Amino acid sequence: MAMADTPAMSMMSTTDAMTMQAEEPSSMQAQIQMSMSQISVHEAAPRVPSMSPSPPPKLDLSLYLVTSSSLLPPGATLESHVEAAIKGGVTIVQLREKTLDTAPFIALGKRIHAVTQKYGVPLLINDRIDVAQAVGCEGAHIGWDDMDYDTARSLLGPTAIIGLSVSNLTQASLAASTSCNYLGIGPVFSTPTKPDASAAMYPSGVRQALELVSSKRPDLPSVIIGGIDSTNLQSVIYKSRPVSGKSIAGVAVVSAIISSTEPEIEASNLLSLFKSPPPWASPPPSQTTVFTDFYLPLILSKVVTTIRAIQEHKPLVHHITNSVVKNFSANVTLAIGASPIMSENSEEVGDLANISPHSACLLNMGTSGTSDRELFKRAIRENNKSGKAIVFDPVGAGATSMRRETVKWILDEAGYIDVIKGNEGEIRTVAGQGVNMKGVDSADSGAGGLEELVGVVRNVAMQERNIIIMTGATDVLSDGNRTVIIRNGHPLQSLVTGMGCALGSVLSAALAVGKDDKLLSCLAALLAYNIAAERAAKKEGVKGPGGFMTAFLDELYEIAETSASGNGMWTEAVKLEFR
Ligand SMILES: Cc1ncc(COP(=O)(O)OP(=O)(O)O)c(N)n1
Ligand SMILES: Cc1ncsc1CCOP(=O)(O)O
Repeated sequence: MAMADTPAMSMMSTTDAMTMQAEEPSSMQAQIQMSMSQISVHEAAPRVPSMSPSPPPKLDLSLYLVTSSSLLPPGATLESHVEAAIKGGVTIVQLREKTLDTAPFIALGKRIHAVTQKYGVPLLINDRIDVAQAVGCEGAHIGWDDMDYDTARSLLGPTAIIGLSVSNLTQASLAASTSCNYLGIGPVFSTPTKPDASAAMYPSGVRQALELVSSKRPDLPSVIIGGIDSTNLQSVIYKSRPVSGKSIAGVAVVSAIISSTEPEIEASNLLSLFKSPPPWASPPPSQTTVFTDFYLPLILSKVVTTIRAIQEHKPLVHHITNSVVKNFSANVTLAIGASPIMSENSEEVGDLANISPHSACLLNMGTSGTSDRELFKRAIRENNKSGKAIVFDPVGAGATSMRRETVKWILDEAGYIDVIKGNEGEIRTVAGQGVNMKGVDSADSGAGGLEELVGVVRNVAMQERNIIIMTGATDVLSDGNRTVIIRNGHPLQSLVTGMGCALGSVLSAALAVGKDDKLLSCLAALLAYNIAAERAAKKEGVKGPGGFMTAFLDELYEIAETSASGNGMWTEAVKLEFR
């Protein structure tokens, strides 16, 4: 390829040379690279052809197009498609043509290289080092069935861009011990584009791989690949971000751009999704409340403000819930001052997610089967897109394998969930602890003690980057950083069917009006709900579950009404601990 070694370069070790390339290039390296390739800086979109050689670019992996001519729409040529995609914002291209023989592969490579060079975008060749050399392009991407990295590096030279595939933690560890320029981690999801791919890694697997790579080679950038499109890109990036360490440097796609009839628009949309924070992301921590005893008065005043905001905005709570609890959930939603709608019609989930600036969606797995997955997915994606909160109640999550698989599928594949609420068994199932529950009633054994439960809740919240609520005699609420233990509530709550499910309605209402601090909104909902229960149980004439149920609705209503008039006396009953 065009990147032949120079005497000066060949005196360096490959690792030294690659380290130089990853950092600020020296003038010597700049000269070498400029003479070897016509790549120029390619930061701004829309792209225009570069007129003169510029300094060598920093590797920009933001939007990585991998080709597959067989997926082009009828009438499209790969050259025009690649050019349109680059104009839309593609920052690096890989020619991946699995069925082409050597001569046509090289010929196509040269034509595509002429296009990419015009825009200063690097072109890599998939698998075939010989083709990369013949084309004279900027590098190659190799997998574990291809030529080994050291041989590829020695053939392509120290300045070539070489990427390695990573499909599991062993490969992540091995790849991070080379001096390769980037990793392609995937498949994130299974995809028809690569039927022979390894098992899907999902965002959780990507996160583990990133953590491992960061610990071994913090400078090594990674892209994700496999089943990524505009509907899942932001949730994958958000959920795969390691708790510590670097997040991904870019996304690689084949079909999302190659199969599109509008590659420029598609690329531009994908790049802007990659660069923007997702609509559900919380604002910077400075705007959130510090959760300590010292701040309790401030926290409680914000709690009252949240309940008041429900009265003010009357948010819509779209319930996809089980038939046993619909009526009670609707009454609870009305009592807190919000507006319930019960709909399992997948045709209208988009409209419902956009009907009002104040809305949220409650997904309750109570009586659903695998046939409801598409409805759940659509609801999650539509609400994700419009930045509306999703509360997920994995009812009976550990009871059957169907329920366990549905929970796993929702977390792995469906999109971003803002809040997961469940009892101990349900949250342990979400945590992957494989709990077997007989039915849907609370496990609440607290076998490992409260501190162990706190640890489970905090860890799941940290991994999922969301809010986890474990309900029981004591409730635990955490966003991974701030954790609250709530000791309010009454044992009669467990004797009324739907009492647990309808908490999801109040959580949704609070999240619909309080998006800037979701943990605080959840705390407001939990306190209003549990204090209403305590007050109802003390009401004269309440002898058991029947009287309790109606008294509870009245008390919830009264808490909402008094909060609306600015009276927060009801919060004097709080029993909270911060961790
Ligand atoms: C950016 C990127 N990441 C991963 C791959 C997969 O490469 P490989 O494992 O060699 O599989 P094939 O592409 O050869 O089917 C990739 N091509 N690009
Ligand atoms: C090449 C490759 N490597 C892992 S998945 C994959 C194909 C990705 O294709 P798509 O973006 O169409 O899912």
